[in-house]
Amino acid sequence: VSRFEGVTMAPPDPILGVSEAFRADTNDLKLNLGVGAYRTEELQPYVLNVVKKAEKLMLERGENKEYLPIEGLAAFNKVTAELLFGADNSVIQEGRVATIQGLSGTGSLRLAAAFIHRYFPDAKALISSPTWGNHKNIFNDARVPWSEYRYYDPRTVGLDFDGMVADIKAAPDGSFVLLHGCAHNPTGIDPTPEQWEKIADVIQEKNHIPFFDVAYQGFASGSLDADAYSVRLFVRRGFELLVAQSYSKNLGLYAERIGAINVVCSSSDAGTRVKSQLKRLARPMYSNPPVHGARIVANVVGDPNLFNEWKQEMELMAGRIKNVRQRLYENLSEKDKSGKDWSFVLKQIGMFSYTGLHKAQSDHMTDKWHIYMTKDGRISLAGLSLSKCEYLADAIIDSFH
Ligand SMILES: Cc1ncc(COP(=O)(O)O)c(CNOCC(=O)O)c1O
Repeated sequence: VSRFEGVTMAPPDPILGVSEAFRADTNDLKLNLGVGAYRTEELQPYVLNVVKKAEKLMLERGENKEYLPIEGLAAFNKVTAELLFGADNSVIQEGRVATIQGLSGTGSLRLAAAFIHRYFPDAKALISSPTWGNHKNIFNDARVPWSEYRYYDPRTVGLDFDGMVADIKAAPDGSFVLLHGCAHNPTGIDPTPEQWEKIADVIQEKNHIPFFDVAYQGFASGSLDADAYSVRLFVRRGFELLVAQSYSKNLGLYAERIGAINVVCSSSDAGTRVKSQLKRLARPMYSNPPVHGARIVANVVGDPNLFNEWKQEMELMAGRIKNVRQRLYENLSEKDKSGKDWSFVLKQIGMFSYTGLHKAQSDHMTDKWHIYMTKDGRISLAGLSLSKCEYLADAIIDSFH
């Protein structure tokens, strides 16, 4: 008897499934606002110039393909922690950060979740409502129980700060609070500096452990330092914490699967022990990480000229998305006679806008206008060009009728 006969069909991924449907659409008006991947004004994928230059250097150098150590490329681990915390940060100087190169943001989050399950079996994870769709899958598969904290307020299309704080306060002491470092996905709504201070207060009061997910450093505002504000605030306040990093967006290395998990510990000795246990978890999971993306990051950040050019390209990408936000806001405000306040399109940060559209409306946008977006009403502005803003505005307004 066939053993696999009984295997049922898995549902399409809420985010990546949208791109599959987009590819199947033959209408040339079609617009993919689903996946969070940067596109140029011509709606083409973008390989950064600094990546091409770094790869040319690497090819000329003729490097080998030997296995990396379990923890990854040392040069990468050094620069990734320095980028995140700042090279002059005391946690770096005192050697208190355990950094492991991960399989991009997802793999880094998964390794951290495995660590939490192994060493804090009774702890819960607290995730924002809504959050990036894969967070729940990652904690479920790592067998880390989770619950949600309120985050998005549909009435104000803003942050439900009081609800967030109340839910974090109500959770069992010592929970792991998953926080988006910048450019919250899918809402595009970030706490203000004052609100981050209060969030730190309640986390401190409850002995919770901050767990940052930083997938957009430098890509959200265009500044690496500005986008690391929340992480550096918590470090300054003396927290032990975890931070998952990704270079998918800010360096456009999506398919290279390059990221890291960083654990800030209270002593360098603890850091050494934590790093050894992360390695022990990584070994049976994937043994050791891919070298190419790690070398690109190390080469770009390690060379002052390339590093500066990278910062300029990040500002360009962030700038294009800001221009698209502005144009979409103008088109919506001009065309919509309902008096609806569209200013949330301008207030949100990063590559997404959380429109508040219901599933029926997003289905209508797809069926009638061939516009593809996730069912939660999130649109990726990175997939939108200035020339297509009017078309999108017409479709959004039409979806309310
Ligand atoms: C918050 C967050 N964490 C982590 C990640 C992990 O990305 P990666 O594994 O590519 O580093 C992502 C990437 N999102 O994917 C695009 C989308 O939402 O459409 C992310 O948004």
